[in-house]
Amino acid sequence: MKNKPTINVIQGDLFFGFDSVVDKLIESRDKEVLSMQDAEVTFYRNFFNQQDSDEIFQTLLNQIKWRQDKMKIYGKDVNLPRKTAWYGDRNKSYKFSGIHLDPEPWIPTLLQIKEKVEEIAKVNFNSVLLNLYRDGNDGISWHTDAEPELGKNPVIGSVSFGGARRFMFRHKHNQDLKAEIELVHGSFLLMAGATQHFWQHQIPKTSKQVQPRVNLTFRVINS
Ligand SMILES: O=C(O)CCC(=O)C(=O)O
Ligand SMILES: [Fe+2]
Repeated sequence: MKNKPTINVIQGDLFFGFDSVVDKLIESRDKEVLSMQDAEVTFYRNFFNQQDSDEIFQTLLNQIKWRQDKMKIYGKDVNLPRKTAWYGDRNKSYKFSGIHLDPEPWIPTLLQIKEKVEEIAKVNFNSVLLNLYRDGNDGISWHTDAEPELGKNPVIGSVSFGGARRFMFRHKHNQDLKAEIELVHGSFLLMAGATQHFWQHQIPKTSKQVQPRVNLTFRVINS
């Protein structure tokens, strides 16, 4: 199932509306740099091999303490369209979409992923936010990972297992700038530099049949 999905860096055309342009990517054997201005985004498609990815995916589904969190919309409590979990070093608590989370202690599988991600990111992460998208009705809407606890130019290491989903970017100040990538089983997306200042991202809901997916975003929380 490791066929090559596309990376489209889509740039809107001023006169003809959105015109999909597959931009030139700087591509080496396992590293792809997305050509996005005001951002540093790199993608490692086969970061984990098939067998490791399958094993890790099952372990995460079974061992993570998945919770159903709620958020307030116009004063009403509404379920988030995904399950979440928060693991990390002790004393690193975090507010996300108005939800206060205390981290669960690391488990071996998470530490194994963290170590591999840190080698590339050159950052020591102290926490990870996990999302479980059960099907196409689950998603995450436009946002930046720019909570104050994450500091000025946060490095976010995002690892995905399970069904592939579209990951979309849009520039905050120029609506013609968009980018999109398919986050496949076993892949790693690294966001750094000013990315969170200038770009929002989302996983849109979809009416297509999609398999369950787990995403992990490793983060450095300063508290
Ligand atoms: O599921 C993903 O790939 C993205 C998750 C995300 O953006 C987040 O948790 O902040
Ligand atoms: Fe995010």
